[in-house]
Amino acid sequence: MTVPAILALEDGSIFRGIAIGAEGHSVGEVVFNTAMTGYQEILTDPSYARQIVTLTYPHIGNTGVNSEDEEAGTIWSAGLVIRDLPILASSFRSEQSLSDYLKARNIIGIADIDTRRLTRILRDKGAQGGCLMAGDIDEAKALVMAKEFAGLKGMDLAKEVTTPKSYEWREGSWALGAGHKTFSDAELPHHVVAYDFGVKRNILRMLTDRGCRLTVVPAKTSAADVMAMNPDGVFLSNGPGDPEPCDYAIDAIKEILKTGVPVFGICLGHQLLGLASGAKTQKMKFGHHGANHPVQDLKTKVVHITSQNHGFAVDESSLPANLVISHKSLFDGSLQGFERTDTPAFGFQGHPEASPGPHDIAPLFNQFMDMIVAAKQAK
Ligand SMILES: NC(=O)CC[C@H](N)C(=O)O
Repeated sequence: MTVPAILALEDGSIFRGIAIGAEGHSVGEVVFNTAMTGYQEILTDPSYARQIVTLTYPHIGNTGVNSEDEEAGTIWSAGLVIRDLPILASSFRSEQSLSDYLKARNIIGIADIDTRRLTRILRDKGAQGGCLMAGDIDEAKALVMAKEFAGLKGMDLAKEVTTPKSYEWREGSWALGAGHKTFSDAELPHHVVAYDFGVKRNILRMLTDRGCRLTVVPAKTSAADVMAMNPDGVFLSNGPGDPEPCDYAIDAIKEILKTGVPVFGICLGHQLLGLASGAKTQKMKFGHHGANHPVQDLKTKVVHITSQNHGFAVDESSLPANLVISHKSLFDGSLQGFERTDTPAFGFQGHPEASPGPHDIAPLFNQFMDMIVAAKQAK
């Protein structure tokens, strides 16, 4: 028996479909993601907190879900919107169907709606407040809740998704037949402190693969506490919400930059590095969410196909003299990366760890390692 579900938008639209997850309701900013694969990594990416994700690829759930592909310990997305859920999930790695996974995690999902029409609304009008409702449906109430959603501007969510306490990380990338490799400290020559603003596990794994012994710290850890750990480098993670209200992080990053220790920021971390350097950030119309975004390295002119997930961006017109642009989006010309000229620090707006997505821009992690090695040699 199918259970009815709806998605109501702040513009008054109502999409009627069937529930594929839990019953109840959920409110958030509705965004669209154009990745063809990686729905499980997308659902568990903490950067999607308070966002209802619409996947434009029409068949979602084909390969089921498994415990190795989660980017965090829980589903952070506020809900899932898809065109069609296949009757059968088929993969040698599948442990559960997508539908059972959503139900078990109490996440609402809707299928059988026209995701092309929905995406055109989001593209034309911008990301919308939305309400997903499944089971007992009250359309008028759903519309009111969609309209009442305050939006992500001004919302500090990093402090809500961050780890409550510090932990050590030694796990590397996954390989067929071997799973995730665990490294010994002897194999990891560099100590990097990683700020968790909503970190994806694959970022930590790619740092570990390159020789980093990681201490992951809560978002509100002070610069003094981080520097007391004597790090060889400091990493600033991705994360949800607006970077601007995260004053505790911006203040800490300012202090860390003064020490000259190498700093690398991804997505929210990149935006926070920009703010700490004196730049400004702004909300985008519908953001970048997908796994096929062309980004150009301005130095080499090479175009990389990248994974993206952001709704805010560093405002190019606000860059101080000590920030130079390193990368730009070829979709809309927006700023995708910068480097500090006065201290070894750089940021990238997209997701070089992919997961899901292409690996073109993974060498950015090597750039961070080169900075760390150079800084150690200079000591
Ligand atoms: N993936 C991220 O880190 C997202 C950063 C920020 N929350 C944004 O939407 O722009």
